[in-house]
Amino acid sequence: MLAGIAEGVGVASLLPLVTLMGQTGSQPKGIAGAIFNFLHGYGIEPTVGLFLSVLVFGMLLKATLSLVALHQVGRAVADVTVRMRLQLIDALLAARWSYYVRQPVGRFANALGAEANDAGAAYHQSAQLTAELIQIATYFAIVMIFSWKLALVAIGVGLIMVLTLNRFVIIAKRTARKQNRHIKRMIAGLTDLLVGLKPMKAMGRQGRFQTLFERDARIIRKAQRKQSFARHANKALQEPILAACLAIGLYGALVIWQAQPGEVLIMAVLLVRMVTTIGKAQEGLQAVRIAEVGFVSIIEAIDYARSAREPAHVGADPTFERGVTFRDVTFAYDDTTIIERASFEVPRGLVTTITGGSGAGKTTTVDLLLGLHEPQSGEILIDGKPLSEIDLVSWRRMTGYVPQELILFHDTLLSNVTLGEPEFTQEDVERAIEAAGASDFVSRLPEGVQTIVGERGARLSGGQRQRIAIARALIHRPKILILDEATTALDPETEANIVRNVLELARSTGLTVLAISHQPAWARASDHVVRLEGGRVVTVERRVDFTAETPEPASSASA
Ligand SMILES: Nc1ncnc2c1ncn2[C@@H]1O[C@H](COP(=O)(O)OP(=O)(O)OP(=O)(O)O)[C@@H](O)[C@H]1O
Repeated sequence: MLAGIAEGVGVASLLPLVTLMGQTGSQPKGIAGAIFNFLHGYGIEPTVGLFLSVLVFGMLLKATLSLVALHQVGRAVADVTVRMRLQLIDALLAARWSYYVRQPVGRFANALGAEANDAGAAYHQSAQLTAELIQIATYFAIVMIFSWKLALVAIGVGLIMVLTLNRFVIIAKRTARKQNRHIKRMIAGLTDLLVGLKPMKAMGRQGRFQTLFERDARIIRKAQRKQSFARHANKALQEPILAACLAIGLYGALVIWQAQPGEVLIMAVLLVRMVTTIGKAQEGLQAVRIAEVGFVSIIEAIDYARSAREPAHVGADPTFERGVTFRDVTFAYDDTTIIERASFEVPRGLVTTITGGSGAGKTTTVDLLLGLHEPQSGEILIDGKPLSEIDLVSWRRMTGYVPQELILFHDTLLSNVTLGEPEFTQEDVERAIEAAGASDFVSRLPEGVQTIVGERGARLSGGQRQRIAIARALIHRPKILILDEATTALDPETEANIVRNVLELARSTGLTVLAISHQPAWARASDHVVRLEGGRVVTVERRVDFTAETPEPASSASA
């Protein structure tokens, strides 16, 4: 507003200036006369130099104030962008597991990059637009002082311009939406493809995807061109519209009403300045409409992730003295029942294997145990306490988990085992690698634990990746180790070694092991085998005597 006043006063100083230059000895009338009297009242002589100085100073002050304001906006934009990103990451990491299964992950890459930037741009453009609207209002007030008729004409001309050019604002928004949609699709598709690229390349079938991407790229290019035209047309057509309105106005003032040329000139300058600011606001609105698409999209992503927030379970800290009990647990994905009234135990200090055919519900059982899903009925008890009343994060931190589809990060072996947590010592790392049966192959690597494993661990064999994943699960000395088909990629001898290592660990430390496996090696070595078929527990084989209420100590179990 202050910048608007400064500019308005600067431009308005032209009126007394022109009057002064055309002065022929008689006392000037009107506003110029009032200004002269005002200055004389303070003993200031109105000179050309004074009014030119006011003009230059007004413009300088406007530039300085605008710079300060825009710098402030720039800082706020950086805050908005960072906050959007952090909010998205926070919401994503706190969402329940079923949420990720339904999302193409590439969508988040775009949200975190381009859409967060768009959110900042939308904030910037909105601030700029607000400033321009305030400047228009300030101008309007200043022009009103000169002539309310001129103020109305200016608003009228501004409105004609806004309404004529609004079409280009709408086109810009529509094309921005189209671009956003197709860029999201492209990134999501490419991310998916890169994750599973090996078989596509191996079968020579990546070409089909290339065609799909090219189609998206063509649509994006077309939308981008249309948007560029709309932006430039919005800007370029302002001047002819303004010139036409001005020509009509000047003709009316000079020819029809025979007004003073000096005053008409000043009026014309004020009119042009005000209408130009309205034009700038129109461009600002267009820019807001374009940036708004990414902003709305990231806000929707954050809201959706937040709506899928995992229940916090801020309950009691868990203990693990007796073990886990599944009591009549039923779980369904949508309407399909996957686990049906399953009851079994995972006693502490023993090795339990869940076996069964493909799709029997073994992985789902583990997901339920980890609180990644919640059963529709029945209970999962940890030491007799329902999982729903236990602090979920503390419970998960007591577990070591090796999933069926394991992923290593593109980092060193060491970081993959420690997950970058600095509290683990060299000794911890060596112990975990040894227990996971990985020390032989790690010691043969020229760079040892400092070896970079490649994208998703691609520089290691499947069996080596599994052993590193087991080491990662063991390093924090979990109470229960969950292995979901964790040794399937190993040859029988290496698998037997790992089974032996894990059994020794269980016997010596009281570690509870829950293995999911089709392989006979685990079932043979287990104390307890639960067989699932079609989501139901069909057999339970207890090879040692235990009850959930009165657990066998680990050593006697071994005996
Ligand atoms: N997110 C999901 N949405 C819907 N159905 C699912 C989902 N995840 C798994 N299923 C279904 O649940 C059933 C059990 O899957 P689960 O992964 O638990 O089986 P599994 O016994 O571990 O099989 P496998 O030995 O082949 O790994 C399958 O029929 C599967 O199609």
